[in-house]
Amino acid sequence: MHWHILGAGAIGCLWADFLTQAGQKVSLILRDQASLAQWPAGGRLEITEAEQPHHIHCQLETPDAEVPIRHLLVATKAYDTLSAVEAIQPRLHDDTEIVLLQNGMGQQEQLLERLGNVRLWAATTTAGAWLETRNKLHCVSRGDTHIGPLTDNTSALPSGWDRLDIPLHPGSDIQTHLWRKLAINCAINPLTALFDCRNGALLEDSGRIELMRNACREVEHVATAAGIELFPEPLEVRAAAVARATGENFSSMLQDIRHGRRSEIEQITGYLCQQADRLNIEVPVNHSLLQGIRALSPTGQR
Ligand SMILES: NC(=O)C1=CN([C@@H]2O[C@H](COP(=O)(O)OP(=O)(O)OC[C@H]3O[C@@H](n4cnc5c(N)ncnc54)[C@H](OP(=O)(O)O)[C@@H]3O)[C@@H](O)[C@H]2O)C=CC1
Ligand SMILES: CC(C)(CO)C(=O)C(=O)O
Repeated sequence: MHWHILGAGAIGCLWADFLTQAGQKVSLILRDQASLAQWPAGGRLEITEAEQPHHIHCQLETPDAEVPIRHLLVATKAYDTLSAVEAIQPRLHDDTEIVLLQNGMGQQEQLLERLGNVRLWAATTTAGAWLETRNKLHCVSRGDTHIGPLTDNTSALPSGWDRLDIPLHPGSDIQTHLWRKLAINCAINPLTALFDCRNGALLEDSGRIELMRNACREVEHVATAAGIELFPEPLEVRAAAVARATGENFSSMLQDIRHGRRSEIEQITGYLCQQADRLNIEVPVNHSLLQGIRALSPTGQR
């Protein structure tokens, strides 16, 4: 199988490694010639995991290459999904397999609307990875990855994914897993970005705990109305456990805000607020968090 990966960031490179180790051929689709020039010739990707370095080689290409795409993994940030896929759309076929592996929600439905009847999966992961340079990847954790089909007549797993050496959980309830990740991100990410604190510091102050609790209750209310069962325990309990377990981390949203980058707030809290509006549910705390992060975000980037 030949997998094309759109979005050669931390997660795209991590999956390039997983797929290569599973015997798949991998091509990374880079944004443009300028991005291509930043990679060493031969597409060498260096990976360090548990202090053990190894390397792989990927084919490198830009969106305008002419090779047809039969298996596509999209690992851009959620907000880049539509524009990135549009740029390679002429290379897709009716039977192309497409996997979206991202945080946030909304982009999955938007892509379905745009592409119509395709073979589409969504996946969500608790893996952790970061790039030291364009082609130097650190895998912090393989985490757990849930994947499920978004379209009819789509098998449980995309081709070749049964050979991935990672904790991979196929299932027909991917919407629940996307909501669970969304709920945890709603509970932790905007608060850490607004208070400019590590995840664990959310639990060190009664005011922050109260805000997190109120945000969680709103999220639960919306999820329940949308027919989603989040966790067996209340979201505030699960979110506190995640904040504790990742206590030393700076959330992805805080890192984006600190570096002046666009964050995924619109696909996280923004999506939650849209669903609340649709279901006529008031979510004042989450609306405030959304406005707060918008105010901190680079202007014009929504
Ligand atoms: N990193 C992690 O540990 C985890 C990340 N996630 C989620 O995974 C997703 C990806 O995250 P991550 O890998 O960290 O993000 P990165 O920002 O590291 O990677 C995104 C990549 O997409 C590329 N890209 C954007 N638009 C295009 C385009 N039009 N054509 C080609 N490439 C494009 C970017 O290129 P350029 O650099 O040129 O902008 C960048 O290389 C996010 O939704 C994130 O929330 C989930 C769990 C853990
Ligand atoms: C769970 C959490 C909050 C861990 O940092 C995360 O997913 C993120 O930072 O985006």
